[in-house]
Amino acid sequence: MKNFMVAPSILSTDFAHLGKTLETINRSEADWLHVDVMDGMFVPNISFGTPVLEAIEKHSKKPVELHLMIVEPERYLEVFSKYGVEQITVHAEACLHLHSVVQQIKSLGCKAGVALNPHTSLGSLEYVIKDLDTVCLMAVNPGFGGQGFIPQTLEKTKELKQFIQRKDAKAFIEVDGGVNRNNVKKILNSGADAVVAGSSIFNSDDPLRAIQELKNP
Ligand SMILES: O=C(CO)[C@@H](O)[C@H](O)COP(=O)(O)O
Ligand SMILES: [Fe+2]
Repeated sequence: MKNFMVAPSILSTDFAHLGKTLETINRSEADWLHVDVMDGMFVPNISFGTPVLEAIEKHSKKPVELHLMIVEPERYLEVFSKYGVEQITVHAEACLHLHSVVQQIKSLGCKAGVALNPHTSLGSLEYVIKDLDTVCLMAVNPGFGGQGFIPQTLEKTKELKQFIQRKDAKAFIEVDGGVNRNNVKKILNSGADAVVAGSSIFNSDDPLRAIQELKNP
């Protein structure tokens, strides 16, 4: 099995015990910590903002990737970049000026990711792909943890892999949503370099083991 990254999403954790969750992730084989910020506008759900990011910065030893599910993310890039985040991922659908937003993220010293909703075609990446560190393919409609994996994501992942090669670009392919120990191999075999998983980790009895199982499918 090729080398790939696992990023636990804390959205499904019990926030009364966030410290314990972060300790578990610190001890685990996870490569990244995936943090979902939602505004109740781009997606129907509201998650959390800077107070939680501050706690994460203090207690996480893993690199943090921020997945911004917010409209006009450029309003918050500077403030969020101050919390020691390694990568900021914005939604193509949420940006009027995607190229400019990607440049802003990079100018703040962060890696740049772009996420695509399940229905969004790869064409929207045509002229930014070479500037991206990551393309995040949503395998669920964004807004909630615990949804089922949309199977068309596998075909989309293969197409994205070819698209990246054709463009001579370097972006990582990340698949976010509905990932579990039963489908992770298929996802990786279709070309993904990283998976994000929330409920399959934090709704299990043993999150540490669940991460290990994802990492060693
Ligand atoms: O961005 C999102 C959802 O909008 C994801 O990162 C979820 O948090 C993943 O959770 P599961 O689908 O694995 O439960
Ligand atoms: Fe996410």
